[in-house]
Amino acid sequence: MRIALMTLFPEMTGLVTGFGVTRRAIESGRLSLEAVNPRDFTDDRHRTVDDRPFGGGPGMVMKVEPLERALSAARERVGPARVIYLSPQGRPLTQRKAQELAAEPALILVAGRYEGVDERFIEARVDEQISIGDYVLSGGELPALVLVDAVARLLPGVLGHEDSAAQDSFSGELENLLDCPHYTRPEEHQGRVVPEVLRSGDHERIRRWRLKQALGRTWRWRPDLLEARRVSGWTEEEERLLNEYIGEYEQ
Ligand SMILES: CN(C)c1ccccc1CNc1ccc(C(N)=O)cn1
Repeated sequence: MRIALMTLFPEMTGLVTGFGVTRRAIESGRLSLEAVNPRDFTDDRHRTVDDRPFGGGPGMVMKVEPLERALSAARERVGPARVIYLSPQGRPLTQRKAQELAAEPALILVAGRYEGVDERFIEARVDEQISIGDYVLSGGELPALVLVDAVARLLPGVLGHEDSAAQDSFSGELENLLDCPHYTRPEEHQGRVVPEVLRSGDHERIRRWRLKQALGRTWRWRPDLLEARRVSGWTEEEERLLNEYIGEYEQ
């Protein structure tokens, strides 16, 4: 997948290109991420990208012309692509949306600064607005990098555990369940031991235990997700395991 990030702070892409899974996705060629800076597409001596808002009010607005030229350059780099504006007015980023975006050949992400961008750029060029949560940040770059991370790890071959059971885990990819607990060595730490079931080698028993834990934790912390799960497809086994969990929890 090819991603272009339109940003006044191109160095911020280093947070993704420089570390971990996203760095490996780029080095393996599964992902490319390049910054396009609207300031490089200004035509005045001061390289002006913002101006005062019509109608008055505090702050500045990003000018439409540099954005249009930067978008053309971005399209030259990544080809035809969905244009996504990261903004508090956007639809929430969810795992399902990340899955949908991971199927795209290319994305162009627009990171706003100041009070945002001239509305005419949004009307004419933005395909969809996405928000990473109901809070206001000083720029759209961190939301854009969050989206890149969420999408990158879904690209084929990026996460090395294709073959392992972990891949078909119901909750690992938050198929509307929270994750189960995870443990590794040592078996005992300050008097706390790893649940015996996980050391039993009985994979069917382990699968059931992990599903029960995911259901129970979702019931406790995110009952709203549980409703979504019930609507989208709930097995008799899940019903039974959750009731078991609740029974033990309320003792
Ligand atoms: C400067 N602001 C307020 C602004 C205004 C309009 C668009 C973009 C920005 C950039 N800031 C953002 C961007 C996204 C999110 C989010 N929740 O995804 C939060 N803040």
